This record gives sequence, structure tokens and C-alpha cells, in this order.
Amino acid sequence: MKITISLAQLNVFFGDPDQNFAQIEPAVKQAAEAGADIVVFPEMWNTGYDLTRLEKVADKNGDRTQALLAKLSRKYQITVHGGSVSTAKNGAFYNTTYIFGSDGHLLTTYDKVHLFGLMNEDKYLAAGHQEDHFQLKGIDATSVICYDIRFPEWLRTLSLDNSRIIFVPAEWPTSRMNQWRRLLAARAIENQSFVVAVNRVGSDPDNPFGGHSGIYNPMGDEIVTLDDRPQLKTVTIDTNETDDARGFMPVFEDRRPELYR
Ligand SMILES: NC(=O)CCC(=O)C(=O)O
Repeated sequence: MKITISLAQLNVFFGDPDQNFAQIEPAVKQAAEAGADIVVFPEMWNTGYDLTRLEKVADKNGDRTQALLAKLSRKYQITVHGGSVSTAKNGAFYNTTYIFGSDGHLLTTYDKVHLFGLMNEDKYLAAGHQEDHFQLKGIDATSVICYDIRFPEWLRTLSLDNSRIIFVPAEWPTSRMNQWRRLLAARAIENQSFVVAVNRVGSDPDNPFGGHSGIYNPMGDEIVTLDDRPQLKTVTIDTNETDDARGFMPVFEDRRPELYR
């Protein structure tokens, strides 16, 4: 199945939801005009890592984000992978993904499972506990958030449900861009999946962020890589390549889960 994907590599304005929300419709429109089936945004695009002010800036129950993404996906008839946003729900704060289908319905939601201590997520956020699966043009896909890619056992768990594409919204600092690219390639190779990764650009008070959003095929090749400027890039993948990779080397069948922990 051919799937056309737009990577919306945005700058994120620190602690300024209004300015950040204003960036979303132009990107969705541009992606739809480019013929994309799905547009993908970065991590925590509503507030950035303004964690000390979450009480004021986090999206209450994700209502504002969900209303906007539902409206835009329906208006432009495109699946919107909403990267992630800071949310306040059930008495805690979360780093939450919402994905809306092209008919404006919520396909799935996901709370970041592995909290990133180096950016203080463990002090301010609650961790998610649930898997995240959805379908795109009949193809199984899954989605994680940024630091989650350092946990191959988690991405393997998610990939066992026949997933062919792993989406990765991120706020990944410039200082570790070499690890970003290698980890994404490794997760693509070992899961024989496409990896679609969207990082932010620009800076917050603590870090510059490196962009280099990209798509990796099941062999781990970078089929597109952006630079470190805001931009939207649209690329078509062919998910039959996952069948080719899995047919050639049956890694999923050769697993020995009884030996793993
Ligand atoms: N926002 C994040 O989860 C950043 C993860 C990161 O930088 C890493 O090195 O891992």
C-alpha cells in the first residue's frame, strides 16, 4: 500500500499555546495540498517543556487539541497525527498523543510511557501504561514518543500486532542527533518496519533541538532526512517493503520469547 506522509517539522514557542496552535492549520492545509494521507507533528508542540507552568498552560483534558485536530482532519480529509501535547487529566499532567482519522474521528490516544528524567518529565508528568495501535489505509501502525525509542522491548511489543509503521514525535536536543538517527534506524531494522520520526527545531531555555525529522525504511535506510529548519516535507512510502523484509528474513518467526526477560 502506498502511503503519502507529511513531516511537519515545527519550531515550538515555549509556554505559548496560542502561538503554537496557530501553526497547526497552515501545516495541515499544506500537507493536504501536497496529497498527503497523514501529517505528523512533533512532541509537546502546544507548550514545549514549560513544565513548571503546566498548571496554567497544559491542555485541560486535551479538549483544545482534540477539537482542533478533529476539525482540521475533517475539513482537509487527512489523517492528523497530533505529535503530542501536554495535557492535564485525571488529576495529573501527561505527554499525550491524539491521532484523528480523515473523517474527523479519534483513532487512538497514547500517553508517553517512558518519562525522560534529563528533561524533568519524571518530576512533573505521570507515565502512560497503554499500547497504541491504529490503521492507516488498512495498514497497521503504532506510535510512541521520543525517549520511548531507547526501549527496544517496548517498540517490539507494539510491533508484534502486525504493525508496519512506527511513528515517533520528538523534542530531541541537538547534542544527541547522532543517537537519534542511529536509534531510529535500529528500531526500523529490528522491527522490519517503517519509522516516521518528527522532531522539533528551535530552542527552549535549556536546549536547542536538532530537527532531522526523517523516514527510515525496513532496511534502516533514511529515505528522507530534513535539516534543522522549520519545514514540511511530503514523501510516499510503499508498505509492501515490510512484507519483502519479513519474507526475506523471518525475524518475527525466529524469536525465542521463552528466553527473554
Ligand atoms: N523529549 C525526550 O524524550 C528527549 C529524549 C532524548 O533526548 C534522549 O536522548 O533520549
